[in-house]
This record gives sequence, structure tokens and C-alpha cells, in this order.
Amino acid sequence: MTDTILVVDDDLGIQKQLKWSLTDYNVVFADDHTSAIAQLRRFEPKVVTLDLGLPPDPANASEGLRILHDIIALAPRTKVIVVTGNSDKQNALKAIDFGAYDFYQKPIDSDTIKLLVHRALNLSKLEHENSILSRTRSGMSRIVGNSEAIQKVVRRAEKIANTDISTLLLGESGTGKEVFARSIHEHSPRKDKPFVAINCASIPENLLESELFGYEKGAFTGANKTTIGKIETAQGGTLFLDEIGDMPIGLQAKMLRFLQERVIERVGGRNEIPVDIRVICATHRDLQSMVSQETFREDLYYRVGEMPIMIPPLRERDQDIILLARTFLNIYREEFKAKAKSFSETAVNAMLAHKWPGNIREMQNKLKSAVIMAEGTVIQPDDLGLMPVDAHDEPETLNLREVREIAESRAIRRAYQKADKNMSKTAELLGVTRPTLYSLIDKYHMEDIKSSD
Ligand SMILES: Nc1ncnc2c1ncn2[C@@H]1O[C@H](COP(=O)(O)OP(=O)(O)OP(=O)(O)O)[C@@H](O)[C@H]1O
Repeated sequence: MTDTILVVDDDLGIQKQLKWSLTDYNVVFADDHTSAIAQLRRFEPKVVTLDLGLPPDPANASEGLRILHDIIALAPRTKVIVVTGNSDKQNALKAIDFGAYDFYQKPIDSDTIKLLVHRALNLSKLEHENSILSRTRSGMSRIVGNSEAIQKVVRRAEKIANTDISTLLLGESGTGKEVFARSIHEHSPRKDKPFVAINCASIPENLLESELFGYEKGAFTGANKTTIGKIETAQGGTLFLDEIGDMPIGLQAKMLRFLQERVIERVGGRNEIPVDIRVICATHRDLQSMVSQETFREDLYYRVGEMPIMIPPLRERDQDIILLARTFLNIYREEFKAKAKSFSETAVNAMLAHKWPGNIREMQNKLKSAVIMAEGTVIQPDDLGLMPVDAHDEPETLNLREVREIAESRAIRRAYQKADKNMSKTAELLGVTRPTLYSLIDKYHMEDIKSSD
């Protein structure tokens, strides 16, 4: 989409000259305070060039500075390049003091002004991306995600990080349970102590007990020396028990005792060893139904699940799909020195339509191979191993009202992603006004779509 530049100047000659210099952009004009503010509101330009010498006070810069002041107050991220007469350095510096991005002295030279605008625009885009990232990365910096769903989970995790409550992370494989466990640890008072993770599903049943609790010399054949287990290794810190649903029923009673009494005994040992550990568990299984099938102890279930946190699957986090894809694209591009820089529109649509059964892990894998395989700078659905979204994706219903509703809500989502979540741009892409867009969002209950303007 072409970026809009607002030129505030009352000199028609200069307006024309700037229009010709800035052909890569959509240039809009204003010639006084009222029209400048109206255009600012209407087009939300990232860059404004502003002549300081405007009527009714062309000789002094008072009107120009007033406009500058109001632009910065209304849209503080806008980069304003002030244009001054060639002997008016003092006002130029005053403008910089007021918050202008740069100044430029007449006469106007096409190449220079082009370069200035280009740089200002780049900076504005970078700042915008950074602000998204910092919003996304506020607090729990490992967790990339802008959707309301993930932000809610982050807030919940941040709150409990300070406590010692046993947390149970629930969610499909690859949704980020381990990332959350680490983040909780890093935000807890135990952060300088060890974070020890153990996957209960990946260790054979007969070894899991000694792996967790350790063993005394001579406890069994091959136990040549006393060895401490994962629980003792985590002393003072956090123990992450992944796939707790796969813990053998025989070991569950011993786990319960450790969680209740905070003491352990090594295998073959007789001494009770006190432990001070925070425990975080995770599982993709339905523990509640395991309890009813008696494959998971009810008392242990209540003990590990004092505070459950449900991490939503990626397919329910539309907004995060593109943000994560861009994040991984940048990481892998750098890592593999690849030339892929962006996604084609069909690739974006294919990613939004894909169900992501493997969640974020699947996205990492797809992005890695796409970055390596892409022939050009633009990643296509094929590079991602995805089918382009086409007519086969039609809704099953034949009810015209429903068909229309499905098509409309899909179009709103796509426009919103394409417009980088800017509501004015989303409305513009859809060819509706902002109020109409808001009423459609209400009508289709798309509460996750919010203004980031
Ligand atoms: N919100 C996120 N932001 C960035 N990377 C993420 C996020 N969530 C997960 N990841 C990455 O995705 C991968 C899978 O995450 P993780 O191992 O935490 O998932 P999991 O739910 O524990 O999976 P499993 O149940 O299969 O063990 C990891 O490489 C992790 O770094």
C-alpha cells in the first residue's frame, strides 16, 4: 500500500514541485491550520512536510509552529519535516525543539527532500514495529503474541509468577507451554536459582523415579555412587514437569508426598531431604477425564492444578499468526543469510486459513524451510508447504445470509491483517467508513479486532 505524505504549504508552486518529487507516495495537501488538521485526521500520514511561513503570519513562523504543536499533540508518532526560508535557521531549530523530526531550507531540491521523506518514513515504520514488539514483549519477553487471547494468558502468568502456587499449563503440543514455564520462572523471585525441566513422557517408567528423586549408592545394580535427582537439582528454583499426564500411576503417590510435604527420599535412601521448589506442570492431555478413568490420581490432580493456565492453540490467535511468521522470517533470514524478505498476499491468506495442528512449533518448521527454499524475496504458499486459499474453501451453507456473513467476516480479518491492524486503513481497504467497520465488528462478534491506531 502506498504511504501517504501530507504537504502543508500555501505555495501552489511548491505543492506541485513536491508532488513531482514524491511520486512514490500518495501526496495530499493542506494550506492552513484547519485543513492541515483535517487532512491529518483523515489520512493519518506518517510523514508531514510543513512550511513554517504560513498566513496569516508568513514572515514569522508562529502559524507553522502552532500547526506543528497540534500535529505532535494529536499524532505524536508523526515525523514532521519543517520547511523554512533559507535564512530562518532560528525557527527551524525552535521547531526541532518542539518535536519536529528534521528541517529543510528552501529552495527545494528534489533528491534531498525525497531522501529526507524516505528516511523519516523508515524511522516511523521501525518505531511502529518496535512499539508492537514492545507491547507484545512487555513483561514476558520470550512470548511473542499480540492477540487478546495470548495477552490475557500473559497477564495471568505474570500475576502468579510472584507466588509459589503450583501452576498447571494446559494446551496442545507446540503452543508454548515450556516457554511459559520458563517465563514464569524468570519473573519469579526464584529467577536466579535453577530452572529444571523434565519430560515425564520421554523417560522410561523404570528410570523416571531415580531421575526425579535421585538414588543412593547401592540402591540397585549399577548404582555405583549416590546421585541426586532433578528435584534436588532444582533446589531453590523451579521444577518444570512436562507431560505430567504421562506420569506412571505408581509414581504419582510419591510425587504427591513431595508436593504436600516438601520432602523427598532418594531411591534406596532412608533420610528425608527437605526441598524448597516451585513446581510448574504441563500436559496436552485431559487430566480431568484421566481422573475419571482412574489413570491419574484425583488428589494429585488438585495439588498440581491449583492454578491452571490454558494456552490457546495458534488457529484461535489469528492476529498472532502473521506477527509470529514475520518474527520467524526475520530470525531465519538472518540465520541462513537468505534473501526472502516478505510474504505474498496468497501466502498470508494461506497462513491465516491453515489450522496449525502443530501450533508454533509447526510454524517454526514451515518458516525455516520456506526461508531456505524460497527462490525469490517473496515467500509463496508453496514454499510454506501450504495450499493457496481458493474456491474450494467455500462455506458449506447455501443460505445466502450466512454465506454473506462468512465472506464479510473473512474479508474484514484479511483487510485488518493487511492493514497492520490500523482501523482506518482496514476500513479503506474494505471500502467502508470507520463507523461501518466498527458496527460490522460488533455484528460478527469479532471482539479480538481492536484499534491499534
Ligand atoms: N509465544 C511464543 N513466541 C515465540 N516463540 C514461541 C511462542 N510459543 C512457543 N514458541 C516456540 O515454539 C516452540 C514450541 O514451544 P514449547 O516447546 O514451549 O511448546 P509446548 O507447548 O511445551 O510443546 P510440547 O507440548 O510439544 O512440549 C519452541 O521453540 C518455542 O520457542
